[in-house]
Amino acid sequence: MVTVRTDQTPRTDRTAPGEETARTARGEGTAPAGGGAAPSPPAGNSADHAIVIRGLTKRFRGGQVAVDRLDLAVPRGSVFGFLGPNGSGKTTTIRMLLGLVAPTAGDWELLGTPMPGGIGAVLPRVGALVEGPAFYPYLSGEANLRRYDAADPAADPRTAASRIGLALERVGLTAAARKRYRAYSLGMRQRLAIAAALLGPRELLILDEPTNGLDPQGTREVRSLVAEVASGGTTVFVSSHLLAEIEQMCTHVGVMRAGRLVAEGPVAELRAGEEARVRVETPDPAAAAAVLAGLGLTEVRTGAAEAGAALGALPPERVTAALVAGGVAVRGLAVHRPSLEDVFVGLTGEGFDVDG
Ligand SMILES: Nc1ncnc2c1ncn2[C@@H]1O[C@H](COP(=O)(O)OP(=O)(O)OP(=O)(O)O)[C@@H](O)[C@H]1O
Repeated sequence: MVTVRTDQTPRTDRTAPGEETARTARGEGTAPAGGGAAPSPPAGNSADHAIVIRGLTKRFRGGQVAVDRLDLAVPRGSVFGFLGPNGSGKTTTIRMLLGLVAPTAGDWELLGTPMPGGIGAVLPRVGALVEGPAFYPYLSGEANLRRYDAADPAADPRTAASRIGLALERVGLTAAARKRYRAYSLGMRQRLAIAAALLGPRELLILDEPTNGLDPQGTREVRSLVAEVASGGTTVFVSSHLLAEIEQMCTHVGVMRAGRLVAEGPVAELRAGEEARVRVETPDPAAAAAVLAGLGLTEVRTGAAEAGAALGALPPERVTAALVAGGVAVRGLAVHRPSLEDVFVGLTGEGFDVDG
């Protein structure tokens, strides 16, 4: 279910997940731009969702509204990309979820437990990376984890050594375990922070901008780590202001803008909504367009020296063969598959990575 939100009005109606109507910018359920009846947000339920947020709001002293009536449901087992430009309210939301900052209004559940009352019981099952834990520069990565684990009242000291060893192995730091933290690269530091979040078996992992400051190799490593953690059944909630960096690892995404959720849905559905297009460079656009239409392709368009169409499920090689068979001179043929960023621009009518 893809939801696009365009209103700025409070919502009180809520629908169970099974009752929701798919709403996209192109679909029949689209909320009119400029405000009007908006789609109701997913309420979510504890059994199916690792995180359920209702009306969460944070107004800082001085009047700044960082998060504005946020409704969100994160399915269990998903890798949920919590996306939005700098300053759109992601970190504030995560800090509220973890009880690090008190909301002005709203309520939320983690792993089926109402917060903040249940925070003591739930936090041991939740691993979190928020603004990186403070590690001692003169201690090794391993020694830092020992200190970190010892400070956790829920952690069993008898199993500390094996849990630390496992966490270091999971993030690929076994070989560098005895190296001092200050000699770690940024990527290694980020991995150690994730290891700290993985010191116990976690049902939910919350990562705030885990790829921040990482080079492409470090980003790839975080991505594979997230995939590995998720493959064990852990729900991962990961924030980023760079859609392109995390879209490959997410099963679901939600996009924040200025404290509001503007679009959300399963990645597969979002992608399914935007079709790949085939573009033929040719001196005879009309003939090429006729061949494309003859193949049953839709949205056929012509330009000065090109013709294009929505590709649908047709393999591109069928297009090539039909053009050749039709005697069309082809100078070039390209298939454009939209990125998730293209999809969001299509859904929200706005660019993605803008200042909040
Ligand atoms: N303690 C605070 N006091 C006042 N305003 C704050 C405070 N913390 C955050 N804000 C403001 O709230 C808004 C949302 O900030 P937040 O850090 O949640 O955004 P973000 O989406 O996580 O951004 P980034 O990607 O840069 O981390 C911003 O305008 C920010 O300046």
